[in-house]
Amino acid sequence: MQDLLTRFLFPMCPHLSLSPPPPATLWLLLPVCLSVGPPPLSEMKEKNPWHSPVAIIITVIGVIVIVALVIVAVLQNRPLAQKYKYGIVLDAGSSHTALYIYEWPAEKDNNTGRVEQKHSCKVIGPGISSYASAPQKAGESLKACMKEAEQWVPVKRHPETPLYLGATAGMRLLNIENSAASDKVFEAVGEALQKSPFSYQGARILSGQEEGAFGWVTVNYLDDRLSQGLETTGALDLGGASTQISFVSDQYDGSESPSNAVNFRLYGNDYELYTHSFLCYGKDQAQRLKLAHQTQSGPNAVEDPCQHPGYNTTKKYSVLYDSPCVSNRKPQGAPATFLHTGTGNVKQCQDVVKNIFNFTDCKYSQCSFNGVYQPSLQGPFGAFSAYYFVTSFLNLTDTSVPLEDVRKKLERYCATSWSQIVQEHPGVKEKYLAEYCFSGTYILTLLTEGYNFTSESYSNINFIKKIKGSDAGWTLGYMLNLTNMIPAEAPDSPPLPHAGYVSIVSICAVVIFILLLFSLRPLWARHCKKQQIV
Ligand SMILES: Nc1ccn([C@@H]2O[C@H](COP(=O)(O)OP(=O)(O)OP(=O)(O)O)[C@@H](O)[C@H]2O)c(=O)n1
Ligand SMILES: [Ca+2]
Repeated sequence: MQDLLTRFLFPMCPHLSLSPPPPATLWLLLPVCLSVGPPPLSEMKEKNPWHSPVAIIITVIGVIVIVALVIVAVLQNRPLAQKYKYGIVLDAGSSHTALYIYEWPAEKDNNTGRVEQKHSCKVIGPGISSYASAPQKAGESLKACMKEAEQWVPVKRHPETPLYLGATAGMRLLNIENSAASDKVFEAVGEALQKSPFSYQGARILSGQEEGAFGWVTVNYLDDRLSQGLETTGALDLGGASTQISFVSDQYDGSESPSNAVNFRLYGNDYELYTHSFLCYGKDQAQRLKLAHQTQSGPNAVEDPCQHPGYNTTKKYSVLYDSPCVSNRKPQGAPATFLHTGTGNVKQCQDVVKNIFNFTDCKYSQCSFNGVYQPSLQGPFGAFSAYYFVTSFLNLTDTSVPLEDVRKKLERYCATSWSQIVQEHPGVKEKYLAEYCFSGTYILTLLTEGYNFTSESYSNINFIKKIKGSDAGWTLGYMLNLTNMIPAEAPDSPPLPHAGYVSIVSICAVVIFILLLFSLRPLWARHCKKQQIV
């Protein structure tokens, strides 16, 4: 365009300069040039073209329009101080409680994949279900993390920040065992949370179905699979007291075993999710199931292939059987304690672990275990919580390693003496250390024999802790659901981003301004001629 101006317009006004001015100046000189035209040589010295009123008016208007457009474009595109909203979820698990703070841009409540985990806080002490005999302490245990949350959420957002507590399998078991005790724990927890400055929305036990389904929502939301309508990822959650499997399978429409179906309409897509939660098959309760089975044969001592050689501990029957998962199996006239020793043999450990599953009864076309229907596995899976803790400790998160090699690695680990294991991992809690051989074996058995992952489909599993900085787990999905943050229909979005819109409007205005000047060209030419004649 500048080239055009220099070639066609500027020669019309040779009186302004001996050589064409630089392009930037050309724009500003244009109206002046056009308004006065080339004066007769005789007048060249007397008449200053800048003094023509038409030239001045057009120049001023032109400059004002361009400056105004630039100011509008700059102001509109200036990075605004972003405002955020917050939500807090307490995950009251069987083994521990964790607090998660989520954050999202205030104006994007209803938009895609923008909620992120800002902070998490691990509550010191056991899960709230362990406070059945001293419920007050359950409330007190949460105080430190609640104080931390007050620091992380800006004070002016405190009253509008929703605070939820969801309890899982530990409280499910306590509720089965002693519902009055479970109510008291909730009362104490509710009292403590009501004192916080946040908008407390209540505490409740999630059903196993909700736990599985919200874990699936979290994983797929964080991966932007829901908003983009991509193939979804299945979710595998292994807790202390229960374990969940959730995935979408073309084979499953909810007609066979409807109790496993959860339907979602998210961002305009329908999902028929298969989900199942196995109560008592979290890794702590599974360990109890296994020990309960082992103590049936000889109640005084258990020689355990799932413990390292040299492991030798006296355990209390009252502790082992203090769970509805095993309480009906307590041997008659059992002594107070039993000796738990290790032999470190994975193959035998696998056989013992298999005893806690029923792989034979199935009234459906196909089952996972314990007579539970499961359609054929489909797509990739994200495996989190204890799946990740255990596999990352054992260096087994790489699922491209053949399953046979994984088993061999675990075999070597389990056969290592207990004293060497303790010596090699001074920073790891002994309670955890003592269980990794069992947990590794349990995870492989659950995945392959339980859920029917094969040597091929094993590589579809991704052991994960976080996705884009947010923990994988049910809490985010739970909050997104309760705050209606995932719309059923895809949100309408403007065809152009804001910056693009402003730029296009500005360019159009400048072009119109130039075209206007061009259209006035004959007028100015005539004006020029007239002046020459005069
Ligand atoms: N570094 C860690 C942390 C936890 N664990 C184990 O992982 C299991 C807990 O997993 P988690 O997902 O925290 O379970 P909860 O949420 O407490 O239990 P649930 O979901 O069944 O209520 C427990 O057996 C715990 O001992 C582990 O082996 N290593
Ligand atoms: Ca959990």
